[in-house]
Amino acid sequence: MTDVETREALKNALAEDSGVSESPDPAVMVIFGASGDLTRRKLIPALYDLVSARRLPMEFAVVGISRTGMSHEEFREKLRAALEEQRADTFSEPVWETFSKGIFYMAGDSTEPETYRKLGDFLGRLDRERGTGGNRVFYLSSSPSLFPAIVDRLGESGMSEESEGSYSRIVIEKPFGRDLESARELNEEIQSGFREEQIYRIDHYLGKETVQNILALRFSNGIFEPLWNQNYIDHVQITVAEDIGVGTRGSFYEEAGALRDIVQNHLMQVLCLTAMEPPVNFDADSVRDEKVKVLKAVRPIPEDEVDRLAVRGQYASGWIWGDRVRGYREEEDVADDSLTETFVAMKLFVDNWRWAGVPFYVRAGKRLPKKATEIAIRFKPTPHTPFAHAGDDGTEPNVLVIRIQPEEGVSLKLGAKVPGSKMEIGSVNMDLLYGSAFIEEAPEAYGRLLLDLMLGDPTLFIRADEAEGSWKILAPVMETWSRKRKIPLYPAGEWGPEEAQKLMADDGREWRRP
Ligand SMILES: NC(=O)C1=CN([C@@H]2O[C@H](COP(=O)(O)OP(=O)(O)OC[C@H]3O[C@@H](n4cnc5c(N)ncnc54)[C@H](OP(=O)(O)O)[C@@H]3O)[C@@H](O)[C@H]2O)C=CC1
Ligand SMILES: O=C1O[C@H](COP(=O)(O)O)[C@@H](O)[C@H](O)[C@H]1O
Repeated sequence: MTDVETREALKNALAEDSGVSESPDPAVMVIFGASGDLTRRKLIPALYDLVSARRLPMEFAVVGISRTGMSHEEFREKLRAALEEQRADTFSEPVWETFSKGIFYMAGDSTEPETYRKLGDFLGRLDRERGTGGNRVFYLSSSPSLFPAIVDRLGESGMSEESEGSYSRIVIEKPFGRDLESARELNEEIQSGFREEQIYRIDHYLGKETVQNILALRFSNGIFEPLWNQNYIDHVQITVAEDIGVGTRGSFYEEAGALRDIVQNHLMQVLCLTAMEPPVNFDADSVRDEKVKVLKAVRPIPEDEVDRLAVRGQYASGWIWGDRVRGYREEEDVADDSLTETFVAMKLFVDNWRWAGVPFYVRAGKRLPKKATEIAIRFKPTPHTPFAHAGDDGTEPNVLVIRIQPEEGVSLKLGAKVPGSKMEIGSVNMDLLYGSAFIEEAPEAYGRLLLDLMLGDPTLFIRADEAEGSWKILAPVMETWSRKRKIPLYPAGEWGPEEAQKLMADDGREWRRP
């Protein structure tokens, strides 16, 4: 057998063994920002899991780049220590042994052309000696301010070019710009070196099984779609709540705030999947076209309506799970007089045939009472209740809750007869828990996305017009808030400032307690 035939046979054997039919071609993933938090906490563990599940070819390699001086061995040791801590019970020496042989490190400044000259030589060597086949993924996991320089250097050095039979792809981490203008500039910058098919803008929420399940639930069950519109739905609530504070990411968060960190990306993506029309196919353009239509239909918020339709807040000290925690302004690398929002709530409308008049109340925040991401679809009440003769019979509108995390699942609030001699109605939940419904392990979000990326499937990545569409919706809100000299506070451990409750109360509604 020739070398190529041996590799092909091995690849097929691995694919058969792991029960999957598709395995990516050999490739090298270059990570810019290799000594950083995301590489250590998310990217390397995700790749390790893929190796462990035998979903990556033997020849797969990682080249980490950052300025810190380290040898290949020191880099591997650093990653191993983090992985062992994270995967205390499941860490496997043989898996690490296989994976780490393909991990390399290059110290260099990613703004300097010299770094790319050295990188080019090194990648050529890996192609020859490891068989990475000329396929490259450039993962931009450094500060967003470096993205334009890295993209330029990759273009200048010819690394964005694809030769016959090999690919070159670029992954851009969030936040994708900091407003509409910078997102447009960044798109132009990247598109001057890479074709859109080579660009993968990542939002890890799209890699979550339960986020994808929004589509599965809606479009694989005939019973929901007929009800999924303004005839039957009173309103929708989307919550992305976290109990953690900003931790060690104070300086990043000071620049971002909850609107840029969560609402522009994760939350708007969840809204799109909830509101979109059925795509013709589950291919990248069909799905993304439908999401873009939703973004275009979101009613613009005029600046003089921002105070009525959007609320922001910042956590003060308070209690979380019985522990006293400090306020945002006392966090590391946060200004004493910071006006950065750690909480956002908004009322949005999707002005199209399906959703006319249905409010979408969305909220996201840190230091809320618990971690909970969910979509709650509240249906209209029954037109008439025949059980009301004894006064209030307890009938409540149905609510369908899609729990993205934790306790991933779906529950439907139904009315049922309370046992006894009276016709009294009580609310009960019909629950589906994913954990118990399937025996298969749900892959981690980053693992799923990295695999799709290497297989060349951009369906779960953001297209240029999606990123821009989302910023466009938020532009007047950001503009108005940037002029404010005060921010409402909320004690850590509460559901945001009072203004958030008022946003709902003014409409005679209230937020669900996840
Ligand atoms: N951390 C997280 O949970 C998440 C992060 N993200 C995004 O991922 C990206 C990375 O975040 P994170 O890992 O937290 O950031 P870190 O600040 O932890 O890491 C930044 C990395 O960039 C490197 N770097 C900085 N300047 C240069 C330079 N001139 N040349 C080469 N390397 C450089 C640093 O290494 P050195 O100093 O050695 O050069 C370091 O490895 C960001 O875009 C962030 O918004 C997105 C979602 C979640
Ligand atoms: O992108 C981000 O997401 C995390 C929340 O992610 P999750 O998967 O734990 O829900 C958030 O904490 C962080 O601030 C933000 O940058």
